[in-house]
Amino acid sequence: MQARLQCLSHTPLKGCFDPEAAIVKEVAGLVDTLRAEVEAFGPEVIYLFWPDHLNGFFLDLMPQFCIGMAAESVGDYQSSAGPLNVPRTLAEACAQAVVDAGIDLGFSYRMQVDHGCAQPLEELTGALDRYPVVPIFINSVAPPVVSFQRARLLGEAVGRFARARGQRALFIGSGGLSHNPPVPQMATATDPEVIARLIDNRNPSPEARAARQARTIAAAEAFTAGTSTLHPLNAEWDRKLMERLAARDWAAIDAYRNADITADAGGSAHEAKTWVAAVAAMDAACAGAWQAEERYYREIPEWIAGFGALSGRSR
Ligand SMILES: O=C(O)/C=C/c1cccc(O)c1O
Ligand SMILES: [Fe+2]
Repeated sequence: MQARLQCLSHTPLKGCFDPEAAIVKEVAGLVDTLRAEVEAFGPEVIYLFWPDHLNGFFLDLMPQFCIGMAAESVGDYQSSAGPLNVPRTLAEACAQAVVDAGIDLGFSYRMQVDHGCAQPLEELTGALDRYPVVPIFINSVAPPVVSFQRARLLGEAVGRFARARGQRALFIGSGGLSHNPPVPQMATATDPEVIARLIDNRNPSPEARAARQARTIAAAEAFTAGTSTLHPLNAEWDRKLMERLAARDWAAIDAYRNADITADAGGSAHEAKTWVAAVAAMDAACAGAWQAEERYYREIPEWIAGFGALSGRSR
């Protein structure tokens, strides 16, 4: 099976509040290289594990996992709006295989995706619709959330399906490592307007979207200045997780507890479940015959991100 893996941190703050020019250039160079590698590989299909940020999935009905049979990008921050190229029959067959494997998966024929899905697609392929993509959402911001172990099992089911299909496949995991951007939580929200937005804030006005983005930029400015109460980044946690993923140390990965993830690496570090699922999918698709490579890591407070990249190629 020919397969590639690309796990990559995302951040909507790119271009909105940037670190020094040398770091912007370094990350842009990395992304250019990764995009060239995807182009050279020419995937027949992409399986993209992504976390939403209360832009497409809300608390009126929050699945833990959801596969898109059709999807469009909402165009938050600097990501483009528009349809993804979802191969419906393939996505339906994938959903069937995953459910048959014992993973109770939601599905949507009108999935809305935000920067968590759109940014890696645009950065790694040049457009939202360059390649057929099966978008697979993992709830990472609205507790209760699943465990690393469940994310692994989801990924394995997708990887086994991809192997049976035999198409050249790229598995993408899109998410932060340690980070804690200002995402409101039902458990602590008291303002009725915030609670209402948590429950359903589909298709907000341009003004409402701009106000949210301004709040995130202000939070990044304070975080960088050291005047914020947001959870700090945790390079040690990030590097250890990358090392364990590269080694496919599933016993160690399965042992992570959700409360520790939040305490050690911040509320949005649960996005790393997209990496766990993508690595597990790659492992199953290649029946273990692949090589992992850690490509990048840096703490970037301006982007509120422990920013990393982990690649893999089949042997
Ligand atoms: O959805 C938002 O408003 C902010 C999301 C965000 C901010 C910083 C880092 C990330 O990985 C994010 O997804
Ligand atoms: Fe995110």
